[in-house]
Amino acid sequence: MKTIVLIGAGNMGGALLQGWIGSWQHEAAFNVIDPVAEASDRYPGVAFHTEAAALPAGLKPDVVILAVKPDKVVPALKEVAPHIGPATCIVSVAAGVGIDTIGTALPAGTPIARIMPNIGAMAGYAVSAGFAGPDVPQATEALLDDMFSAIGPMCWVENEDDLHTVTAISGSGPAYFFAFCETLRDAAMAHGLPAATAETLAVGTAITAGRLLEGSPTPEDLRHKVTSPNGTTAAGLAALARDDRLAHLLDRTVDAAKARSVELSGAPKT
Ligand SMILES: NC(=O)C1=CN([C@@H]2O[C@H](COP(=O)(O)OP(=O)(O)OC[C@H]3O[C@@H](n4cnc5c(N)ncnc54)[C@H](OP(=O)(O)O)[C@@H]3O)[C@@H](O)[C@H]2O)C=CC1
Ligand SMILES: O=C(O)[C@@H]1CCC=N1
Repeated sequence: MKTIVLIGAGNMGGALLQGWIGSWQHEAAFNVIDPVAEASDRYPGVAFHTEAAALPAGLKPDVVILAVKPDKVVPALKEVAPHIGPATCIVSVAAGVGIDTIGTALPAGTPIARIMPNIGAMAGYAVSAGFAGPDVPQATEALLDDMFSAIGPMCWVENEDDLHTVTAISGSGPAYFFAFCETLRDAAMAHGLPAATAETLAVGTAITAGRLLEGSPTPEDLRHKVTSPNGTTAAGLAALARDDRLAHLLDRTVDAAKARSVELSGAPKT
């Protein structure tokens, strides 16, 4: 049985906890620290604390997951410092903040990893990518892989800097799809459908696409199944792609999110 401390149970930390309950919880005992933490029937067996000082005396967890805002990562680590043993692995899911920065709050040699999950953990399906620092033993990396694989696809990147791209794609990505869905709904209304119908059709179509993607070979194959030669979809897609506007838009979107991640890391802009 592994001991896990989760610091921050807001949108992302709460989603991870929800994801792990039921899929991985039998492997671990969870302690959660959050200023507004409340024990909940939804999380049987999870111990909630409003501050790190309330953790059980002598607790040296296997893993500490940091799910606080980027500017709170170092302060939160200082609060939990008495509970960090030499084998405790620190895992940050915060955007931008690098292993070097996290290490400033820890004794030299502390294992540190960064993993970028996404909000899909709320529904038990988050895609994640991680980078393990040089002090993370293989067995610990395997443990983290197991934890995050329990709630969706998990991959590792070779270079820490690639986490800026990961964040811009899959960390922030759900919000792009939600924005697309909102815009499709608004377009339906602009074309005369009542608001409730527009919402049902736009949201329902997003779910259609997600469900098919889950079982499908590739997005291209699915697109071809919808697109009759010279039909309505072909006309719509041609407008979407004219002058490569969709590709340019997404390229700019990813650039902007990456640039913000770099800013959050405190690294000089390139
Ligand atoms: N939201 C998302 O989809 C994703 C977020 N992330 C990353 O996850 C991190 C958290 O984001 P998100 O969940 O959206 O933010 P939230 O503000 O929803 O959650 C952060 C939580 O941490 C609490 N907190 C603040 N300080 C401490 C502390 N010292 N000890 C314990 N808990 C504390 C906050 O309480 P209070 O509000 O009272 O300060 C809040 O409940 C960020 O670094 C973000 O980059 C990564 C991937 C996706
Ligand atoms: O918007 C953010 O900064 C965080 C990181 C990825 C998703 N949410």
